[in-house]
Amino acid sequence: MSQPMNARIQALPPSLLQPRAKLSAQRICPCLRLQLEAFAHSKLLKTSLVSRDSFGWSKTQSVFAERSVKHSSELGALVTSGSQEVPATAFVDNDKIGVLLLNLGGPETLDDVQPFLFNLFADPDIIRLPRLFRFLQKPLAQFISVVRSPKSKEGYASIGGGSPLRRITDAQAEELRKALCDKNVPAKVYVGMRYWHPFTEEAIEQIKRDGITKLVVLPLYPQFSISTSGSSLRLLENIFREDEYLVNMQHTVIPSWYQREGYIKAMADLIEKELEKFDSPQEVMIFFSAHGVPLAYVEEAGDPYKAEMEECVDLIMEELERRTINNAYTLAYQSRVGPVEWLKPYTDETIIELGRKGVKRLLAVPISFVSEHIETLEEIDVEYKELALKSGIEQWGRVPALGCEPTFISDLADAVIESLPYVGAMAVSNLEARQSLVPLGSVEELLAAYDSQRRELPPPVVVWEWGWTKSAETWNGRAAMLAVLVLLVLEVTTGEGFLHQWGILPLFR
Ligand SMILES: C=CC1=C(C)c2cc3[nH]c(cc4nc(cc5[nH]c(cc1n2)c(C)c5CCC(=O)O)C(CCC(=O)O)=C4C)c(C)c3C=C
Ligand SMILES: [Fe+2]
Repeated sequence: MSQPMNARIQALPPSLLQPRAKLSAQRICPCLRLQLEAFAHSKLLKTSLVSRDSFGWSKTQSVFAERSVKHSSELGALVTSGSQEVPATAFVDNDKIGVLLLNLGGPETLDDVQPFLFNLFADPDIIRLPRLFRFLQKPLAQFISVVRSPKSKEGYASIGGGSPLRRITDAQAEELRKALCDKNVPAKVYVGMRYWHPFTEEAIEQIKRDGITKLVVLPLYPQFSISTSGSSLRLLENIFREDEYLVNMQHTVIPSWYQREGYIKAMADLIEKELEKFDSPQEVMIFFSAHGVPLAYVEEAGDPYKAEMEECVDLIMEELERRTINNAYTLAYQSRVGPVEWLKPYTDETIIELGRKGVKRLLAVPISFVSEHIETLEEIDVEYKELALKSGIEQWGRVPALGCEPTFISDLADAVIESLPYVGAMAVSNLEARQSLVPLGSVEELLAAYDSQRRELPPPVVVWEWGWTKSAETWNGRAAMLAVLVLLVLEVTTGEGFLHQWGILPLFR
């Protein structure tokens, strides 16, 4: 797959290689009424477009490249977004632009915790059951959510009784709307959560009511994972497929954006600022802590998450080195759930190991999510800090999540603007501007690219283990096992219950 960059560029249609005239954003009128040439022809690009084939993200790009690619024959005009030149070909009359921010969602009150967990575990991208057992998805989700909710409630109670995610995501949406407006791209920005309000379905209803004609879908996860952006996009795909309005609405997706210069710089800014608070900043170990995923996602399903995470850390460190900050650093994975193997090294084990090796100053950098949430406010700030201090770390710091940090929001706005010419077209990326490469494609194409075979994965959460095992949920698990047995006995003796509802038990009569 891997070829020299020049060979790859030469394989592109000549129109994409021509020098382009620059048109400043000011010359694009606010309502985007640019009469530019419409998409002219389709071509099949059979080439690998990126140089880093070893990364899963690159794999996604390569798949895009092999698909039907529409592009303008004459890209005569460009808009400026940040330092990038963006072809403005797709800006046409009377378009109403929408940006849909996809996020996880979180319980707003303690009463929301169990139903929120139910929605999470009912997601087939979180617990992927073998085909034969799919009918058990919801009963299983109900069961796990009930068993887990006391522990989760404790966590949410300790951060004020609910997740701050909705408030922060709404604020990010508003700041993004303003940033787009300042860059002469008026757009409506919507928030669609996967597991809690405002649900993606609610956002889509509003998008329809508002008569949006062009939609940019932007998951708020810098790195792509099957379990996060992938799950949200799969849901979106299902919604689109069943809706006449949406089937005809042009859209594009920005599946991941960890490699964008603005994001990397914003992260480096936060780290630099936090380092200055230490006694001897140059002696601080920079400790990137990413949310984990079960190992099988990466090794069996081809999730690009780990590769993207490692590349993201490298890019941030390169940026810091350019600022003559040459601290030691490491990456570990946190928040594993259940006893299956997750991405390693684990954050808790790494902290203990670093303490043992004599590291005295640690700066934790949450890297997989751009808002404060339970895993920064409780797990990092309380649990890991305590563990670090117990393990011999003397000075502890934590970089805040990006939230509404202006450089970051401005960069997200640039990503949206750069994607606009590709709305409605299967798109290759902005090849000439490697640094701002945004992989783009339709929802269906994207999902086909990363997960076409939809392999079965072992569930990240083992529901129960027979016998008396040691795990955080042991006692809850024992109670639940007992409950299941009681339910089975009741079902058999009374002839009523979910197994009868599903038509399973009468078979054994
Ligand atoms: C990039 C970020 C995330 C990945 C990857 C991810 C995978 C993943 N998560 C679970 C299980 C749970 N996640 C929970 C909360 C939660 N998860 C993320 C992000 C990622 N998850 C966030 C930001 C949050 C917090 C939201 C908030 O309310 O603040 C929870 C609930 C909390 C708890 O009980 O610990 C669970 C459970 C799995 C199984 C998984 C990969 C398969
Ligand atoms: Fe999670």
